[in-house]
Amino acid sequence: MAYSTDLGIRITDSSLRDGSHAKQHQFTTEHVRDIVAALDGAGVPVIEVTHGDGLGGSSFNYGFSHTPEQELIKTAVATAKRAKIAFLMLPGVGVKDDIRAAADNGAAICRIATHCTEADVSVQHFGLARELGLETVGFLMMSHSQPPEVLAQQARIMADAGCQCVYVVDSAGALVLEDTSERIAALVAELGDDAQVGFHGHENLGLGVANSVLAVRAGATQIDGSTRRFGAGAGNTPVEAFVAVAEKLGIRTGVDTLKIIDAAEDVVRPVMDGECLLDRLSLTMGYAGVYSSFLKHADRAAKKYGVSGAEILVEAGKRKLIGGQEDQLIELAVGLAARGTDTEARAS
Ligand SMILES: C[C@H](O)CC(=O)C(=O)O
Ligand SMILES: [Mn+2]
Repeated sequence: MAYSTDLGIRITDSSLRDGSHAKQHQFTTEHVRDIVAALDGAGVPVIEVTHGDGLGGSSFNYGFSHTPEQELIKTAVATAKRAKIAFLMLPGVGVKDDIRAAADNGAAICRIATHCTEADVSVQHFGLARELGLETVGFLMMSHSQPPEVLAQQARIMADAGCQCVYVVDSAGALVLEDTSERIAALVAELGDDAQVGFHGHENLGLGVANSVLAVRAGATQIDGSTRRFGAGAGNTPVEAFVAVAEKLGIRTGVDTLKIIDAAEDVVRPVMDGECLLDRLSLTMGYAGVYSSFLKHADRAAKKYGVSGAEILVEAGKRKLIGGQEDQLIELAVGLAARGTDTEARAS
């Protein structure tokens, strides 16, 4: 597709969903009210609100929420004057009744996420969402792990099931420039007019904005980010930086650049426990191709068992762990601790 400098794209802000990982799922209704009001005021058209691991994510495996996510969704819907409220669900983590409840609570966009080779588990959920009159988005998570043609086949399954926009999701922040555009172009070629294509980036190699621009140039019309990078790993594509770059490139987003810069500093940053950093652990995730939401789990396991978090992540990358396998990070930590003990015993 030829690149035009007058492309209009739609931004979805994931601070109140992907940011839930960084906040260890402790969002309150006050946080949601403040952030939704600021993003909505800046013209962000879609705001995603859910537990970091989607509807039903509040659990021992993923971490318990401070406030039930349906309450957070209700608050977001009541606060937004223009923005649509979206929610995420991973089949098996959430169930169909969770989708019905979110629709009853006024959410407008249903985003269904699967591992990027497992799109078939989303079919019934897209069917239900369309029956309920929801707009639909599909997430192919860990998209770095498969070549463009495999992703295109998986996107076709989602589109045929009723998904209106399929996202290449760089869960590990591991895609490097053309890796992104080649994947987006393959989906655009496969889906044609049947569905739009989107891109969800993470900052683990510092490429969220650059990859998102290349995604737009390859034909993506929906772009995710999080204001102040508030998300898993080193965080998501920073919305305020993407909006500023897009404005300079003539890509229309409808978001007010100066207002979103203020929202990042004055409203979102105070809610964050700390900045989402490109540090040893998050950079290792991008380098080793590890799911960004493993960051806090790996860090906790490393501290508990006195081993290196980076080593856990490198091993997780070798094992090609996917979302839902958080418990294996503990097993890896225990293994590394035992190896350390063996080494010390042999040395003494
Ligand atoms: C459930 C994950 O956090 C979804 C996501 O944002 C990603 O894979 O990236
Ligand atoms: Mn993400």
